Amino acid sequence: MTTSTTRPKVLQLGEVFFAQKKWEELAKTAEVVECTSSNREEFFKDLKSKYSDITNIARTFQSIEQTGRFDAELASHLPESVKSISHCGAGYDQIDVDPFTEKGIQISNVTEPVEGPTALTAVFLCLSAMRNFQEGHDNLVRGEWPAKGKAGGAKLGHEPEGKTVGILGMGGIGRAIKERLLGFGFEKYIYHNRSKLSNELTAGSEYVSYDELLAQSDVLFISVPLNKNTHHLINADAFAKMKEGVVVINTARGPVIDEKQLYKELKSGKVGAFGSDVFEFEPEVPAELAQLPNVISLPHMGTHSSEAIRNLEEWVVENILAYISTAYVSI
Ligand SMILES: O=CC(=O)O
Repeated sequence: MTTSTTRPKVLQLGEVFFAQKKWEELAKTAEVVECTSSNREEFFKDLKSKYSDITNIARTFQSIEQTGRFDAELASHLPESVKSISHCGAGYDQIDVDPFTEKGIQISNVTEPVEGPTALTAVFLCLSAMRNFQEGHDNLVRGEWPAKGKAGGAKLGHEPEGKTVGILGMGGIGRAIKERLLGFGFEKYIYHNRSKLSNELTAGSEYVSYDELLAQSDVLFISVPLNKNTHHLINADAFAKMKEGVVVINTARGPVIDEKQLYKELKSGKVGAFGSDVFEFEPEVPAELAQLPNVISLPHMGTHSSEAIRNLEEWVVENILAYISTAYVSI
């Protein structure tokens, strides 16, 4: 990395809700410029004029509405001065990393602050899906209790007793899910990952092959990043290998599951219940899927809490400060 003596200029892409203090701290060492471009075309134009000397970019998940995806086309419009991009989220699915790293631009994401809140969401979805709480709630709201009988007519649920939890993707979020489930009384925890992790990281859970994970899980948590290898990873072939009545929970990304196929599996009962925070074409969610009684769905709320957003936003600034402190000799 080459060092520089010029004052860094950080482009703030997307709204900051809670981390104003942290941004003020950054403003002591860098010039901060708020991005006002309202669409991709304007953004590309502004990169040649207003933002032609920016050195770092901080972007939020929502800012995709202003700029579109961070892809090769966008990379080709960035001024040579850009050295790092800090993304306010865990998933890299809005960013094609290679075109940026090929230009020597460092990309960073948010890891730890996302893990607990996302895992909490997964646990909520799991408990609700196993016990049909959503169906009971909906029937109550529709005034069908007691007319439809006990529990408003909701189907009998299942307890963790004797059940195997399977975690596909044992990164920070996968591990946080396992840790938060430990007190609920499941029988066994298994996981599949690109490689087996140390026991220190995964204590209490057993590494199994992908096929074994599908075959043995009573509740399957999807916790892999979306990329070309994981797009539609959970397809007809994968469902065929699962247990009858498996509960599937997705807090990763919608397109990891073939949603059309999932609908068929839910209708047939092969998938007993589905809990999801993410959808293949979100924010479009097929009504026929969301309205199934054995589906509990959320509109991508994994980190939708003030504490989580504050921690994510602060982490983004930390990433910029870390870059600046190593790349600049005097600021
Ligand atoms: O979905 C949320 C994230 O990627 O952080």
